[in-house]
Amino acid sequence: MNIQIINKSNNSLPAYETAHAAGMDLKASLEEAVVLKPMQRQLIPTGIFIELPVGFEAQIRPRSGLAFKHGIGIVNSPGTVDADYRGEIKVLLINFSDVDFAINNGDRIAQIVIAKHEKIDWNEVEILSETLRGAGGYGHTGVQ
Ligand SMILES: O=c1ccn([C@H]2C[C@H](O)[C@@H](COP(=O)(O)OP(=O)(O)OP(=O)(O)O)O2)c(=O)[nH]1
Ligand SMILES: [Mg+2]
Repeated sequence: MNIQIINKSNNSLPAYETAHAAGMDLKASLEEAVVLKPMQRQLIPTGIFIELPVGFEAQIRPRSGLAFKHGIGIVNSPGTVDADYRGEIKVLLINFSDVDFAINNGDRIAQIVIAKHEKIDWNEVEILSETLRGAGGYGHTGVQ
């Protein structure tokens, strides 16, 4: 499928890095480098604007390499881009490490996954159907 996109950055469009990747890496669109101090968070612009078809969302997810090697995460992970959003896609990065982390224009800071979602209507009732699990959760089957 095709999705309309505006690119106001001077970076190339997000692209799949391998043949069957789910996500495309998003690049930082910055005039000057940003330095995140330990536990500091900042909205990082990407310079891209998209027009999702109704029934689709875009998820903004962390990159595992940045997380593993540098402790970089996304505060609202996974971020949700709604089909009716027309603003710039931004990434709310946080530095979970104990050293400064620099972000430069063009750095691949996150990945975007386009996904279908359902739109539902609630059917409000008094009782839900019985199951073996019932209300058990939060490790009630054991943790390991
Ligand atoms: O990582 C993100 C998350 C959201 N957005 C944009 C697209 C999304 O459609 C909009 C609103 O996001 P969300 O619904 O998560 O935030 P909210 O706090 O509920 O704001 P709003 O009241 O505007 O919906 O912000 C991003 O660019 N990046
Ligand atoms: Mg919202």
